[in-house]
Amino acid sequence: MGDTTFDSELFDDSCEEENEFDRALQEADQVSIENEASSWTQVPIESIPGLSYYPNRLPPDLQNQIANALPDSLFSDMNSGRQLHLYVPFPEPMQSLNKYLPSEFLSNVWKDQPAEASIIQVYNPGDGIIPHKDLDMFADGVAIYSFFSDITMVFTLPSQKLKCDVRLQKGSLVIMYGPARYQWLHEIPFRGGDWVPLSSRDELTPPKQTWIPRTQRFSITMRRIVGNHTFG
Ligand SMILES: O=C(O)CCC(=O)C(=O)O
Ligand SMILES: [Fe+2]
Repeated sequence: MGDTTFDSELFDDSCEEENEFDRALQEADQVSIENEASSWTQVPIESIPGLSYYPNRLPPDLQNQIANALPDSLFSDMNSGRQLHLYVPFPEPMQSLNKYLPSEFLSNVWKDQPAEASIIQVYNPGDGIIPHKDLDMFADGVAIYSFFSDITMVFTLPSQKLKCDVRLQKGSLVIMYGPARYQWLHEIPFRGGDWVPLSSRDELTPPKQTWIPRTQRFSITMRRIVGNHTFG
């Protein structure tokens, strides 16, 4: 028996171990989701001031045009957590994203100014973003468009143990300003899929959930920069 066999056996073993490790992680994750869920109160999106969700906001043609204008390397499966930061002027198909922001948000929060900074983030299954508030260098009002795949974003208010799962469908827009932007945290759990409630006709029984595996998703976050922010 030569070294090569030994090496390949080792390699096979480590793959199996990795799969087992992944399964164990997923199971641990389910358990922790269930335990966590029991001690937090799930609230509806309408109860979070400054949080709005708009499904089917972007026409499919525009979604495709934007995806096609981005570098292919961004979407490689081999690289998780890829990001691209862009500042004005944005490339052509992205400029129209301003037009799809609700007019009341543009006038009340951004005072009729367009987005200045955007970040494109790619999430392969298993990727996420830790609970956070956006940096103070960004002004009030954050708009996030979703592309390719649906994903669940979780908003939490830890001091009151409140949480709200918001299913971000592809083509949707979610907006946060005021309390939703400055007091609540938002995150995308690092998972290969999400538990999604099936709509229940009966208001009294809690909705059943189904596990929906994720596929590759990307988001475009549009923000403004605070007036007196200095770089460096
Ligand atoms: O990708 C997303 O949907 C969220 C991104 C985000 O929260 C951020 O960049 O601060
Ligand atoms: Fe964020």
